[in-house]
Amino acid sequence: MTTAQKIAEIEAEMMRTQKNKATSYHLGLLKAKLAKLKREMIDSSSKKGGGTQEGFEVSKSGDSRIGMIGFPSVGKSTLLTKLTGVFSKIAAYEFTTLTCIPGVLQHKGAKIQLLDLPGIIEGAKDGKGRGKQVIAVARTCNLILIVLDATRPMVHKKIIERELEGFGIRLNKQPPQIEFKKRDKGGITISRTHDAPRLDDETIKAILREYKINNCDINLKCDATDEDLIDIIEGNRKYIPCLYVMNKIDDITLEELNVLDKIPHYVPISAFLEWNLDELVERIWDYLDLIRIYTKPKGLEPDYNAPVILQRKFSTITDFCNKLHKSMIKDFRYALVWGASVKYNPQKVGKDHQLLDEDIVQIVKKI
Ligand SMILES: Nc1nc2c(ncn2[C@@H]2O[C@H](COP(=O)(O)OP(=O)(O)OP(=O)(O)O)[C@@H](O)[C@H]2O)c(=O)[nH]1
Ligand SMILES: [K+]
Ligand SMILES: [Mg+2]
Repeated sequence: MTTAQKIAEIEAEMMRTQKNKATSYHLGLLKAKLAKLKREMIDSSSKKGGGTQEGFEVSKSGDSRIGMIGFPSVGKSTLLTKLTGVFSKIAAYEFTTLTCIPGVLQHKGAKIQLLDLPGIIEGAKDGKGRGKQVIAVARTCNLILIVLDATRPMVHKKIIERELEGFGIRLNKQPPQIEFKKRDKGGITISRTHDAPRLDDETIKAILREYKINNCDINLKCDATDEDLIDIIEGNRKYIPCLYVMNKIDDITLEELNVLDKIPHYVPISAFLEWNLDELVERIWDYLDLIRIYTKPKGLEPDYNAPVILQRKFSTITDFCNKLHKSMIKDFRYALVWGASVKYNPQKVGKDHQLLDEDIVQIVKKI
């Protein structure tokens, strides 16, 4: 039996199994088996050179990277051209785009790499078409735009989500708060610092047995599920924010548009007629969670035209220095900061100081 067949068999068994207290153990076990098989599939595809086909090796550049994922002909290339000015072939037939085409979206002084990708269809994660490579690129992005065609079935959204999930991508989700430490001996210790009624000890032990883990400490710090635990054990999950871009709204009625409006993380647009693209760019900016830091050379005005762009999660003075130049932190003495992150303007701060959007920084070096 091939890995794909084994996966299909387990998925079928999961469909047959009713979800209740008595079967949660069995379902947890099936999910663990499934996760292992999917990992095998991903590993084998990357060994066979799955990610290295021509046109897919676009190197990272700029301050952040966005990937556009969607079915064929939903308007990804049209959107790339409108947002970045880069030409990517647009046509009414499916699979017009066959490689990865990068453009640069400039906003608030940031240079954001936007990737146009071939359309994916169902079964991508199982090796159909170029889907595997497309999703491998998606794993490297800071934001995913799932581009949908408002005139086509909304089940496409679910299908794409499932494809991405199968490749270890978790959309708009934080890593589950589960502490997991493997040990050499001592058996399995389970503690709970948060209620987690959906995941009982028996299921946890079954999953661990499936992974042949006999000694470890587990602490549940959130309302975890069996899938969360598997994600933590597998360890290679990518937690990526996602916007659902509903394109071609020029082709549907207002009533239809109102129904679509209920989808979370959603932006309606018409790429072709350039409707609502400003709103899309604003939402992209919010979801990327970037901040702008202005540099101030001694005795000069800050340079407001060329901010240093940092991810909000990584925005200490050290991060700022590293973004400017690798060796900068070696000569660092202290920094002067003006702006929202300090009480006095300017204030002398050290390497660990946390910066905020639109702060002004002057680095003072050792002499
Ligand atoms: N009505 C309407 N048509 C659009 C819109 N955006 C794109 N299209 C049309 O949709 C068709 C497909 O557009 P593409 O940009 O090639 O779509 P794609 O997603 O890149 O397609 P593939 O590369 O084949 O996956 C073209 O005929 C476009 O003119 C839109 O906002 N409204
Ligand atoms: K097309
Ligand atoms: Mg295209």
